[in-house]
Amino acid sequence: MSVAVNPSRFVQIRRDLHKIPELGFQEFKTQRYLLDYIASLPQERLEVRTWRTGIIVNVKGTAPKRRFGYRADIDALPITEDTGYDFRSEHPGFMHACGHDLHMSIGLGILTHFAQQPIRDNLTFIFQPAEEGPGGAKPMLECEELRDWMPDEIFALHIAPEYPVGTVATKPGILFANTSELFITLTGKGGHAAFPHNANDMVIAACQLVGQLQTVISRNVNPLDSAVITIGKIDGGTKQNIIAETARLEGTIRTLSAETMSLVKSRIEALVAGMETAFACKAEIDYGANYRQVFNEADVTGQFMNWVRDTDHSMPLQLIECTEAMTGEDFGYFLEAVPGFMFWLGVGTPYGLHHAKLEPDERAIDLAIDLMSRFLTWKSQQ
Ligand SMILES: CC(=O)N[C@@H](CCC[C@H](N)C(=O)O)C(=O)O
Repeated sequence: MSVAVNPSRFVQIRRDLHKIPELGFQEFKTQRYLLDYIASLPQERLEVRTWRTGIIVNVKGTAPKRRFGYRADIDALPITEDTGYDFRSEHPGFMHACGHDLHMSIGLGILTHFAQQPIRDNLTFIFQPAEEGPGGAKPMLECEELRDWMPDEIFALHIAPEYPVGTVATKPGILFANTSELFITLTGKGGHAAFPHNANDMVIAACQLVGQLQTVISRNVNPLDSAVITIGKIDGGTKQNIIAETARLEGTIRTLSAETMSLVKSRIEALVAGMETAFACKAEIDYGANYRQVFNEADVTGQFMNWVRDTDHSMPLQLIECTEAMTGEDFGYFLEAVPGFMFWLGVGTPYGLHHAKLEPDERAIDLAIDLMSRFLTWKSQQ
């Protein structure tokens, strides 16, 4: 339950955006809201472009030598919200359950700061669609609209429910995993529940396959390495007394290297081929969207971590050098193209990312706006 009586401007913006969650590349209302807000800012130093449902804003520096980038993702998830908010989702079945509502309001807050306060270097603000899938970062990096505003360094944050407000957690090197979506469709033969010997039951095949897939992690991946296979959704069958002709598993693979990703995929393919033989069924694998790992460039990240540690901040900050996580983020594509970093921003709350009860502590919003506005100002003075 939110306790703020008079929410700050950007907390209110977060709440407005929270009400209108939209899936990747369908963020039409979100884009409209962001564009209307950006149009309300002083326009002297701003230039705005759109790309699909994304937005790119150029802030012209006073004597630019470099260009810094700041990226916020804007899409939501197919989750039915179960918070106590009075500003809960107005789109049934959809929710900002990964913090992108905060990411956007923080991005707008930093942009507002630099629309009002001149900065020497140029800035590019990227409001990127489809982070949760199918991935907006890669096509956006290749788009014409970004070409002449491509930053020399780029930064982003992600909310972290497990850390209290005031925490900044990051590390040089790998921060988030390589990801691949995973869709497996099994086709057998439907029939009457009472005559299983005349049918070929894909519910049984799917259940066995889910168990077998976990042996890839426990038996094929080196125990000193890390990998995840999560099957988040199973569909199969039509009715309780009809044997299922088809079943579909939907999941995701996470690894800390491209080599382990190849190993995991080849083992999945072997198990699925074995399943075809064992159950005399047909199986199709589709890997969907793949994301590059989020790899923080050592020098730029070290500079940020030192700055956070050595600077007097208006609110006490705790810097944590964290370990990598098996989350994925297509911001990894930006970090492959230009040096920069992502960091975790503490929003201390008991429910985690992708949970229907996620209620981030909104005090993190103004804190992050202040933090990144000061960091970008400092960077531009170096
Ligand atoms: C930060 C976060 O939660 N990101 C998502 C990215 C999803 C990538 C892709 N759709 C997949 O499921 O593999 C995550 O689930 O980590």
